[in-house]
Amino acid sequence: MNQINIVVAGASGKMGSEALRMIEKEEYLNLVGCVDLKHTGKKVSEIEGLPNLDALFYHDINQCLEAVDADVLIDLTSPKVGYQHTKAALLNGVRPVVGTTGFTAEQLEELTKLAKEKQVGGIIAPNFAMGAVLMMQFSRMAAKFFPDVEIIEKHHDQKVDAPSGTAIKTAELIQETRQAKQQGHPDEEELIKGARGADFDGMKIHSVRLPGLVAHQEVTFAGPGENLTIKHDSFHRESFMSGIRFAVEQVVDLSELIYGLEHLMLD
Ligand SMILES: NC(=O)C1=CN([C@@H]2O[C@H](COP(=O)(O)OP(=O)(O)OC[C@H]3O[C@@H](n4cnc5c(N)ncnc54)[C@H](OP(=O)(O)O)[C@@H]3O)[C@@H](O)[C@H]2O)C=CC1
Ligand SMILES: O=C(O)C1=N[C@H](C(=O)O)C[C@H](O)C1
Repeated sequence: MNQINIVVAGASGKMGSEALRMIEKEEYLNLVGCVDLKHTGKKVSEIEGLPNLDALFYHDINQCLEAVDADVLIDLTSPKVGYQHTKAALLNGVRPVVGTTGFTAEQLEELTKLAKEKQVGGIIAPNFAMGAVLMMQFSRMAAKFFPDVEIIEKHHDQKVDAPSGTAIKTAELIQETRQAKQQGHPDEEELIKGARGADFDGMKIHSVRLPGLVAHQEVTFAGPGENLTIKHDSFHRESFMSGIRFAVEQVVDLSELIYGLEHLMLD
């Protein structure tokens, strides 16, 4: 495998620091820079809890991409920042691998168009855990037979976006096979606003936020006299790393932007 030069944005965050540990283990992955607002000018190895790597922290994505020779940007930041970073990467001919969630449909469309114009490959995946990708695909299959479905996602209480990117992607995949249906009683009335959850094409999404959780989702289908529940749990952020590594390996050969790891795992 050829060397791949990587920049990580959000490198001292919960996911970013896990990504650095993954990069450290692979000889063919070479960390050339990090972006965050707190550690400008410091080496990764100088920051407590981060691996023993020499790459420097930069304050701004454009400064960083000018200073280093990067092939791939891994972005694990926040919705607004991640969108700007992905755009900057594409404009600089650097391939984005984006785990950051909370992008709008318009932003995804714009980034896809930009990648096409620039002929730069990229991957935006709301969930890099292999099991979660399969859970979404199994839900897509089940929805063909069970149009009654509710999605319950549960995350740690530091998460800023709701519903989760995974829940939105699951609903989009279900929509591809489910016969459109407004679920529940037609006269249903919420006595407390939000009691029935968020509505996506007539199905409901419920978001739970509690300390101690990592990332968990149940997709529960029902028909007369039966119930099918498809469930995935990430107990540790290491669960996302094999998917990120796989995406980094694949993205160097792409010339378009892909939304969802299933396109590389299963197509
Ligand atoms: N696709 C997937 O498989 C997964 C995706 N995620 C997503 O990844 C993202 C990050 O999650 P998580 O690690 O838990 O969040 P954290 O809050 O732990 O980390 C986010 C990091 O981004 C940094 N950051 C904020 N603003 C900037 C900026 N302007 N430039 C550079 N860095 C910045 C933060 O720094 P500071 O602390 O200084 O603000 C922080 O270090 C979220 O969108 C989450 O939904 C999470 C898990 C799996
Ligand atoms: O913020 C998180 O933690 C996670 N975010 C992603 C999402 O919004 O779906 C992926 C995973 O669920 C963890």
